[in-house]
Amino acid sequence: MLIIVLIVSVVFYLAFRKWRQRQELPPDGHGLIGSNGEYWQEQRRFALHTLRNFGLGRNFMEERIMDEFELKFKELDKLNGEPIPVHDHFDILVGSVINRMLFSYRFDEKNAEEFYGLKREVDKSLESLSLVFTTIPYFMQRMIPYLRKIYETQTKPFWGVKNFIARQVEERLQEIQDGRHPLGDEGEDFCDAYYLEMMKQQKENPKSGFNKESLIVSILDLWIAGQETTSLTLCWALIYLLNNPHVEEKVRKELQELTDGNRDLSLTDKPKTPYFNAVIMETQRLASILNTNLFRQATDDVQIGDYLIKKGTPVTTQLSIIMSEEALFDKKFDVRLLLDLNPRINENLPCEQFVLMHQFFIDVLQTSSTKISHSGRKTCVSGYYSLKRYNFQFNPDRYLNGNRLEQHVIPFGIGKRECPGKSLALAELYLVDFLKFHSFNFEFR
Ligand code: HEM
Repeated sequence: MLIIVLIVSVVFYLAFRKWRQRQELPPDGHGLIGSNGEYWQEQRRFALHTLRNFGLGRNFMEERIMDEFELKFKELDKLNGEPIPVHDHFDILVGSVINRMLFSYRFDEKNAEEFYGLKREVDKSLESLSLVFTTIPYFMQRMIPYLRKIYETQTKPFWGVKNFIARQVEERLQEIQDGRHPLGDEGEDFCDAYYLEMMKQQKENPKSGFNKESLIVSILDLWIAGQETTSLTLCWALIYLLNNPHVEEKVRKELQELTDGNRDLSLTDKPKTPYFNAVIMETQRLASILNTNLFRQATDDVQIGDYLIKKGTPVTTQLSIIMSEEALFDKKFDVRLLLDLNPRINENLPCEQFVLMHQFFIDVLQTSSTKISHSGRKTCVSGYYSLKRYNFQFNPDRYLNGNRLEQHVIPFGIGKRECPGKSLALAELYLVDFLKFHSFNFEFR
């Protein structure tokens, strides 16, 4: 089965209606990430509405983010400059923010170990992701014994997290039923809101996809998708700023002038912090956390140049290539470098462009993607190494010339399946990055 890696962003912009179908993922096409069709539409619409309602729409997300930072980073003061694994702090901070929105509770000293245990499970699961998992239809993976074995190994850690979520949902439903958890009109969190919608739909539309399994998988999707991505981007921001002291200096100056050093930043300050916004954008561009986007499927035959992409073909965009186009950004990713680095590359693939992309794709999957995307501290080391190796320039000023370059920075994807957690993630990046520099001086050890 041919994997097409789309490289021309224009094509993607023009045709994204045809790519909104996701390559189906376990568990059984439920939830938000691996579902399709009307089911996906109703689940996504509900999730977006509820994220707004319990999140940024009501401003208390801002308070919660600040609050979590205070709680998670305050003990650092006591360390007197001792080195710390900063990634762990970002992990639990981001984990608590999302968990409060989903289940109204945070991770603290009492349950931190449980959180890190789950986090390790997720890391294991994501690190073992491979092309087999993302491109071969899910039903085939379960039917063919060889593939089933790979499938089972890859998904095993993932079921542990699903069980954790399912336990919490069961407990909550029990509490609602025996009156220990009163719901009111809207409930307190995503789980409550989903339960209320489920009850409503079961009366009005018994065939709707709002049921307990969908509740569990939707929460699972938000829990998993909302954590490592954000926490890792925070880590990257730190790495880039530590490597670019002149940028750090400019950020501090901009923020100091705005707040006079005696108040916190608020999301409403965004229009007044153009340089800081540009730093976050440049961080996301270069960190390129999901450097190959989640797989979709062509919903129709599509002609791109000389190539006919048949309906049903798994398709992905190489987001990192789009975000480093030579015509727009100063440093082109040099594929020949990879040719030198990776002797296993097959040079006899069907067309020149595809060969180049395929080479890049293989390299990314084999050397950096899994490590860069998913696994804690080793991530930063490998990411830092790639950064040096490819010599990309961290240059936030590039966005300040009125050239609308930001339109080409698409770390959250675009189109119908664009990341629904974008606003929450951007709020976390803005506020936590500010607090980091407002409260501490960091250095590499
Ligand atoms: C820096 C942080 C983040 C990045 C870079 C990121 C990136 C992405 C990307 C590239 C996609 C695929 C979009 C596409 O197919 O075009 C995606 C999907 C998704 N993201 Fe995020 N994300 C982040 C944070 C979050 C957060 C905080 C949440 C939850 C609150 C979240 C929930 C999801 C979900 C549920 C999907 C699947 C949407 C669907 O298929 O309809 N993400 N994300």
